[in-house]
Amino acid sequence: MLDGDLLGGALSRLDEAARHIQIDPDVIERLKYAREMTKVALMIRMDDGSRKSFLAWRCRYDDTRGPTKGGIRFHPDATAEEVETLAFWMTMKCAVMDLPYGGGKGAVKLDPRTLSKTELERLSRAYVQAFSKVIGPDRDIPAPDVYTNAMIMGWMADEYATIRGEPSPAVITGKPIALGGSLGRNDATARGGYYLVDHLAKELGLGAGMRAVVQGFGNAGQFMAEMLAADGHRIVAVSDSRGAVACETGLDVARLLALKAEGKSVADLAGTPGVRSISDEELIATECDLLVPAALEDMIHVGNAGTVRAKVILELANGPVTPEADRILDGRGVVVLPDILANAGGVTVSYFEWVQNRQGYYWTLEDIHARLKAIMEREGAQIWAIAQEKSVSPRTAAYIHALGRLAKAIEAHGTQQFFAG
Ligand SMILES: NC(=O)C1=CN([C@@H]2O[C@H](COP(=O)(O)OP(=O)(O)OC[C@H]3O[C@@H](n4cnc5c(N)ncnc54)[C@H](OP(=O)(O)O)[C@@H]3O)[C@@H](O)[C@H]2O)C=CC1
Ligand SMILES: O=C(O)CCC(=O)C(=O)O
Repeated sequence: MLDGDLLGGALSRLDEAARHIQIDPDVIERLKYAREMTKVALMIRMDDGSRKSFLAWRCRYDDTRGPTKGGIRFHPDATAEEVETLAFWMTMKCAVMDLPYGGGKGAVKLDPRTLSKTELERLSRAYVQAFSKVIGPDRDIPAPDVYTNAMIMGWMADEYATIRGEPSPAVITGKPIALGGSLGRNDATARGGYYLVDHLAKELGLGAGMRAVVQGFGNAGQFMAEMLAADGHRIVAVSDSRGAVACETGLDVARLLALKAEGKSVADLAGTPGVRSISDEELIATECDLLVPAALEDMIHVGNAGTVRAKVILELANGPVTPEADRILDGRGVVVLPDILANAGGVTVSYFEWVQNRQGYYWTLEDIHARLKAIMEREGAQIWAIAQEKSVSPRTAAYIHALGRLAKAIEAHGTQQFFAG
């Protein structure tokens, strides 16, 4: 992390929120430590017969409000600290949305694009073999995150069923529809963020014909760009890991999606009429109504926060704005809709998937959208109201909101269990 350590920065938000409410300091202290962190080396056979091992983690951060829930990331820069931080954010996110879950997260340290499809399947199965006693439909429920997808969740669900000797679809969400996945999970992260912005548009000073910038063009970023463009907003800049492009009159989102589907970069659109290549820092500094970080952590930091010329930042990524950058943005009047609310559409539809798997009855897409919209609007409005009432940022308000629910659950469990020993 550019502005300090990632976990320390994340936990500092707890202290900030606690300054504005009456809360037992033991609750804050308890939320500063993960309940369980498991690290293994996964050894798989490569297609050429050689063997390779990859570091892998699963963190169950806090299960006070229910089984732990959170995605699995495949990324070459994954670290134990990052996994723990992401699991902490999941704890707060599930509490913000009032889902009956705690927070968890997992990762494998690798670039999945360097593996063949069969190697990737063996790796995904090895992950479940290694963590088969950690995960479970009532214990810890994984889902997709960066560089993982429905296909990988399908292999993982299949491996878990093989180990248990029976299908157990509720162990993992974000599965292919054919294996008990939910309608609407694919675009849920972006859709939740979209519903939130739409609901708070008046308060945020946003309206028709917005200029939007999207950083990261994967699951979250692509669907967000598509929804914004479909509603008549202009996507004036986008990026992925290989570059960024801008177009004053609005990028052709269909062409960007087609490039990504062919395994190319958004940067490959540069040179077509009106489209120019820009740097990552130019993208952050692009004048716009809505800036949507949808890539990785720490993208807006002390070094570039002062260049942001957006009215509103919608954090579809987890942790894209450092605490120091938050202070700079706040001072400049940029409103940040925080990750633990803004990107919670994903885990919310994962929850719907888990519910449908358990009841064996499946909802229509209209049901999913209506339920997601209702929850995003309900929690978004409550957090906005807390922010106004206490004169705090939406992020601090979201932490206050989550802490209230977590504190109640901790208290209801009985403090002797939590603080014994
Ligand atoms: N998927 C989900 O359900 C949820 C995801 N999130 C969060 O959203 C964020 C994105 O996740 P998701 O869309 O699923 O992941 P994907 O793997 O689908 O996409 C990640 C995107 O980020 C891009 N990227 C990586 N590094 C950079 C960089 N340095 N600069 C610009 N772009 C970069 C990738 O580029 P390239 O295409 O070139 O590889 C890719 O387009 C993460 O923070 C994740 O934790 C949050 C809630 C739910
Ligand atoms: O869908 C889920 O369960 C979790 C998604 C996730 O990892 C996240 O919200 O960061």
